[in-house]
Amino acid sequence: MATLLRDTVSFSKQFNDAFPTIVFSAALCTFPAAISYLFLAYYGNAHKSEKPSTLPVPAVESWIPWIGKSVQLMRDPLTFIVESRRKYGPLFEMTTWGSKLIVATDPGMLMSLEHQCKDLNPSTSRVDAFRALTGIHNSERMTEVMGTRIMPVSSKILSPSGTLKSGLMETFNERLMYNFDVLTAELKANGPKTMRLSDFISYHLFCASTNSLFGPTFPFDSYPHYAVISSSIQILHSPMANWPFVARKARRARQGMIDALIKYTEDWWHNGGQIEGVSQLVGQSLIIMKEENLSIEEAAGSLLISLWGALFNVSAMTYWLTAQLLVDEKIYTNLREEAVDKHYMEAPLLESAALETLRTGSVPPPTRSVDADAEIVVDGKRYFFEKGSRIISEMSGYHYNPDVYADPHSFKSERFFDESLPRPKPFGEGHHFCRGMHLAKLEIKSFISHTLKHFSLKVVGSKELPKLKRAGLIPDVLGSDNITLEISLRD
Ligand code: HEM
Repeated sequence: MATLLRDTVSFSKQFNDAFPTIVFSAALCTFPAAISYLFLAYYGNAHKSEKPSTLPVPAVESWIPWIGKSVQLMRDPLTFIVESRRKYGPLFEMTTWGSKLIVATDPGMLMSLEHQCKDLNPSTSRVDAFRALTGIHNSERMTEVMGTRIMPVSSKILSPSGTLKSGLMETFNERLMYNFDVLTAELKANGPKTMRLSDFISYHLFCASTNSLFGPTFPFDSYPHYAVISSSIQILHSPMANWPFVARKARRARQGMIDALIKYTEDWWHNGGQIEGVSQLVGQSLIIMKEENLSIEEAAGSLLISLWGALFNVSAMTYWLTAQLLVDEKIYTNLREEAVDKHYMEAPLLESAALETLRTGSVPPPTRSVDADAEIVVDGKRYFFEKGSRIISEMSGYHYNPDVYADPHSFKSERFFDESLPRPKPFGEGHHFCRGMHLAKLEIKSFISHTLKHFSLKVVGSKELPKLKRAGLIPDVLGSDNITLEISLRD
């Protein structure tokens, strides 16, 4: 049916184009043909004004079939998106590995597409991502339960007022302080310590986030598994995930993490009662999973997905902000001074620097698949979206648009002192916008503020910002780390 519709649309367009020639020949032959010309000309025009013909989405030119510009997109999405947007406009299409990818680069576009078309589906890419992360092959059921039952609960708990009431930040900070006390004792005993910046950030954020979500009975010693998954996510997301020698370590770590989460849940799952200190978010999610008859493995997998969702982007953004302040003495000094006398929720420079981080940092773009041929209006033009295409909403074209943000490639910690400047949009939009955005911003700011209050940080060796690696379109910020940090106690 959909193909028939498309063929009909394309035939009617060809017919309209060729129409004058056809009718001119007929009119030469007979008078009735002239009558038919008048009739058809009227009908053709009336038809045209009733239903404007669709435009194809502007396509990125490439002379390599099947691969198209995939390599450029994967290697350096920022340059590719910014340049393509300049050349083709805010909506363009390209071929990647044989399939069509439509890139929407302006805020509001994904939301408008979703409002107009019910056949844009987030599930296909999620099912794949859930499978990669958990190793559970049949991840459709987990995806459905999370989307239909757990999401409404999360939306409520993670709303701005819900976040403040939830106690999530208190338990996050509690564990962060505990970890920093342990580190302080270690530095007092042994002097300064060197480590990779990503290890410092990832470990302490892991402990603080898991404590806030799962409570103190969470097996914090599972961190090494999380660290391996985090640094090999590109393998788990690729066909290499099934290659025994390449993926063995990553798959073991993934199973280790699932086993740890099963152990954490087991007693409650089989015997009921209470999990000590568990957040309302995780507590209610577990009750729903049980009601929906998920297995304990699926429940553990779903918890891992939630943890990943809550931690991955926060760690990446926190890394990016810390890296910026480590390579720029002025930002470091100013934020450090502010951290002493201002609470992280009321620190204007930290707020602005965090927004600048959200503008310049990379996030995996929201992805939708087009489940049926559709005609969708964008900026007053009606476009044809072919079934089977994928759409990504990639905000870097907007975040690096010099008409919106002057000198967009420079990291300016004070940029957002200008309140008239549009706020960055890394949290998605439409039906599936990020529910954790308020919590995320608080966590990033708390981490930076407490770190600067307690410790002195110094880069050992090169002060160059890392070149970002990617797993497909997923930025591997921590895996790209090239900064060695020397940490000591703040005088
Ligand atoms: C800087 C940190 C974060 C960034 C940049 C970020 C970004 C995003 C984006 C772009 C989406 C939309 C995905 C889509 O449309 O397919 C999303 C969805 C979501 N995020 Fe975040 N996120 C962050 C932190 C968090 C945190 C801390 C939590 C929870 C504790 C969270 C919970 C969620 C949830 C539940 C969704 C799914 C909404 C749905 O499917 O309806 N996020 N996030």
